[in-house]
Amino acid sequence: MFNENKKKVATIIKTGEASSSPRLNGTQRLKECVLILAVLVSIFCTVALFTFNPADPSWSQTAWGMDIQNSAGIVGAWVADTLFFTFGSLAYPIPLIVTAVAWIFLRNRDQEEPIDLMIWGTRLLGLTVLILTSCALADLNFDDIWYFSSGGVIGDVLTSLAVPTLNVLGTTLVLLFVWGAGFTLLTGVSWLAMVEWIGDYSIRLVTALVNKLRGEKEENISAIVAQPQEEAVEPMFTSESASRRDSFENDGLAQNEVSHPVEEPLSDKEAKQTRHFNIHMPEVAPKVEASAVSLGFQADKSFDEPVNEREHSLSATIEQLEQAALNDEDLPHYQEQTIEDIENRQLEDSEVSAMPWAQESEEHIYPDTQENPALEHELEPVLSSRHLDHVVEDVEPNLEQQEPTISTFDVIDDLEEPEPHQSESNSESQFVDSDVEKFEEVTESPLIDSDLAEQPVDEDVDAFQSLVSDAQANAAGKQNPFLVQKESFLPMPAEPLPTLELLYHPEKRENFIDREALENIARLVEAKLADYKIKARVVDIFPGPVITRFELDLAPGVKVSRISSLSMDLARSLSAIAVRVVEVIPGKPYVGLELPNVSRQTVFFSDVVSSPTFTEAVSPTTVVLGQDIAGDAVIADLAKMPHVLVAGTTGSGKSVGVNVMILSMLYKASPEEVRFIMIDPKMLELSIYEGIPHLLTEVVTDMKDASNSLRWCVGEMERRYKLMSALGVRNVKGFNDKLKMAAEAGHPIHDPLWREGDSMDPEPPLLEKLPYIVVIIDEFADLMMVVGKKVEELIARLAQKARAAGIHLILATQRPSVDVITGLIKANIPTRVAFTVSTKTDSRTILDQGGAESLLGMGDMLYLPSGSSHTIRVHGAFASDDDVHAVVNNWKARGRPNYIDEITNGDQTPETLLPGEKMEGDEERDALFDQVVEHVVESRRGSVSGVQRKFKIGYNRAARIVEQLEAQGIVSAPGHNGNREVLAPAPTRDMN
Ligand SMILES: Nc1ncnc2c1ncn2[C@@H]1O[C@H](COP(=O)(O)OP(=O)(O)OP(=O)(O)O)[C@@H](O)[C@H]1O
Repeated sequence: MFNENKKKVATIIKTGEASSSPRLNGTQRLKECVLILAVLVSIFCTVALFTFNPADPSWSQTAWGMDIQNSAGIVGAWVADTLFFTFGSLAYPIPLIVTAVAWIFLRNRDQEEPIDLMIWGTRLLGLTVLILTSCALADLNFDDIWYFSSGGVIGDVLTSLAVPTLNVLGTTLVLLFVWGAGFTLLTGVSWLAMVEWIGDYSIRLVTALVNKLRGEKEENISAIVAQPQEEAVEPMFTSESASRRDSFENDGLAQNEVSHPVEEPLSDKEAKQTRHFNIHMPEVAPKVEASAVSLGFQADKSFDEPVNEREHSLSATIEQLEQAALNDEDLPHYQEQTIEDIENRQLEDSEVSAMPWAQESEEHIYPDTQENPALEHELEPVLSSRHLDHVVEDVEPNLEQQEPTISTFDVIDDLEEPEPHQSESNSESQFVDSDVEKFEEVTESPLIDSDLAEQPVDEDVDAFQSLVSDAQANAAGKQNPFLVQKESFLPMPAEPLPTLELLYHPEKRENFIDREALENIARLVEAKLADYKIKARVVDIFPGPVITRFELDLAPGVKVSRISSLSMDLARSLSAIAVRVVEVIPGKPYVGLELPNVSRQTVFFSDVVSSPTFTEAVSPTTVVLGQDIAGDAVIADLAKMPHVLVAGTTGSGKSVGVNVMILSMLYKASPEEVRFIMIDPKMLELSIYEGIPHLLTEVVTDMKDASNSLRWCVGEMERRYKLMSALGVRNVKGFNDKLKMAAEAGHPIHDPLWREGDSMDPEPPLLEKLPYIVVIIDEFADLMMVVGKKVEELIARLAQKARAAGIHLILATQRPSVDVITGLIKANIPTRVAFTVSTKTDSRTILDQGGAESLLGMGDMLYLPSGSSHTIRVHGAFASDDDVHAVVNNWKARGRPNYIDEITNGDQTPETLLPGEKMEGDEERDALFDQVVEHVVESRRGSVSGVQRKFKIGYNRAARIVEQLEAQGIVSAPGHNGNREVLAPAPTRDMN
């Protein structure tokens, strides 16, 4: 086998060498000689024909004793005579034909090149027909040359046969058309193509002439419609696919020719050029409320706030700004303040400005007294970074200056320094302005006091100064703007729930959809599918903010799975990052192909939260997901989900997705309606929410506390079930309604589960409204890894029953593997959200179907609603950290959380066990445990192999039992030689 191959290789190499040699092989030599001879013949004939003299002796003439006039001699005279006799005037092209035929037959062609007999047959036939008809036509229409008929003997014979029956015109017509057919047979050139080509060039010529006459440059009148399509699409097709693409435009044809996709005939090109696709332009999202709120707000504020106007006048010069600052009535107003005011204000300022974002949040929270937030949002990127810088640069140095000046009078002179500083700052920004004003207002008062008299120091002033210096010393320590600090004294907002001004509103976005480009892509999609022998027509196009969906009507008999399996190839051939195939579009007989847009739009949280879909939703557990492919808001009700699993690789947008869900509930629900338990093993994502009144416990970062919280939830669920059954209601909503009804009827309900001794009260307490409890676990895999099976069990228990009890779970994980998303958890959590994952297997683990591997990241998700097998593609809403901070601060200003300590502290004791729960470790105890204990204690040997032999069990089980013995303190840990010592005392024998 091997030798044979070797030989083959050698042969190939030899052939390669031979072909590269400049010498010809035997056949080639012969061929080339014949070709040379053929050229010679044709040249000879040409000379003979062009120097023909009718007086020369030849086949049809006899002449004696004359010199031969023909340049090719007597042979030339004979040849020319014969050719003229046979072909008439058509003898002239004969030498050319001879050369051409010789070239075609004798050129050095590839050995392997097959000879297509059909082609050669038609060519030969065409040549014959051409010669015969040309001769006949020449015979009819040209004058005779010398004494020969112009069509030669061939023409004579043909016309003498045809003219008696068809007459001259009829014969000419027939011959012309037969000539045309012969031409096509010989050359393969289509007359239709020729007509089109001539038409095209005529139009261009006319267009160019018209343009020239009108004196305009390069304006195409008609070609402009066809041109871009041709240019954009044509180069990407193979001629075959293009022809197939064209042919499929015709519906009827498409239906009939499913089984012969390749051999379809060309159809008319015009149909392709004029075909228009059905593009569904997205409606402009109604943002009435958002804009109304912010506009209304602006109108009010601009009135109240001269400062705002200064912000508006961004184009004003520095002098103008300075003048405006001086004229501002704030300054005298501050100067008139009393010392107490200054002191209070100083304290407040120092506390509030301790946070880098404090001023920003203040501005959000006090819309009435601070700058216009709408304008603020517009300037946000600039302001936030500058603001931070100024806090660092300006606040800290000022404090350093202030500290000594206030505590001692010697340095009072130094206080005058801020003036140049002020002018500098003024020129910098509005923010610095205000900072300096504050600075001045603090420092000026002691200055005035001290100037008034070089008198004995007033006691009040002393007291004031020591107070201020204490406060500032404290503040200086805490005031590092890079530390997250707890703020206090946030004034209560007037509105019952957070308003939209807190969120970032994007500037007006242009949503430009290029129809032509979309149509070109649609054609490209059809052509690419045709390359894979799939016949499909694009029937609808839905452009969206992130992707565009092309809906395809497949030809009968084409399986959708073929397209799905080609999704990667399609992505490659369409040069897209990923192409997702939607196999079933509910309510339509089509298949969807989702292609990413060239420029992607961000879906902002404010866009969705301000949509009527969200604002009209009544449930307090309504959560925002994002926008669908058409740009419509997608929201869901957590109470109906009732639990959701969020999974995706790192950086896919999970945390943003979870934040958006939490924020949407913060926009809908008060702490009386919804409470949160947040478990955040990563310690970063959810700790921002620390301190909002919705929290039932501090954000849990310790895994042990996390499992305690879940246990508490199970206990709470059981308690709620008992309460609900006592009231005869089926869910939390029914319970709350009944409580309300009873209270209104004047019969408030007392706790039916209360027993005497449960509390010091003489009678059972009144029942309170039950809030929904939402348990959010970010990075659920960590919890599973650390706490293990226990968590899985608790979650499964909660997931199974907690729906009616109003306890809902949001579980997020970046590890979509089966050891994290176990069958037990999956079975109990019907709603899933998948962000981008790396493999189809991961997608299947989350959604039980593929697709998530073709998502585009950055919040692009597939949402599988409960009880459905069809995923919905959603572009997740984006909420920035600033948005989250603003909403969180807004809630913090409304109230403080009332933490329940038992949630995390609940130690597991036999008394606190939940119904059906075993003590940790109990359930793992082997059935043989007691017998092994007996054996080990008696034999005083605690080795695994001993246990294995004695009880005839496998190594794993024996090792597990021995480890349990170790955990119970019966045997020691293995020593350096692997032996374990038996720690339990030997049993005392009954000697009786
Ligand atoms: N809806 C969205 N729109 C635009 N960009 C987004 C969106 N969601 C997320 N991003 C971008 O993706 C980045 C990563 O998002 P995120 O932190 O939520 O990912 P993650 O999956 O939670 O990652 P990790 O598991 O590492 O925490 C964000 O910083 C943001 O820039």
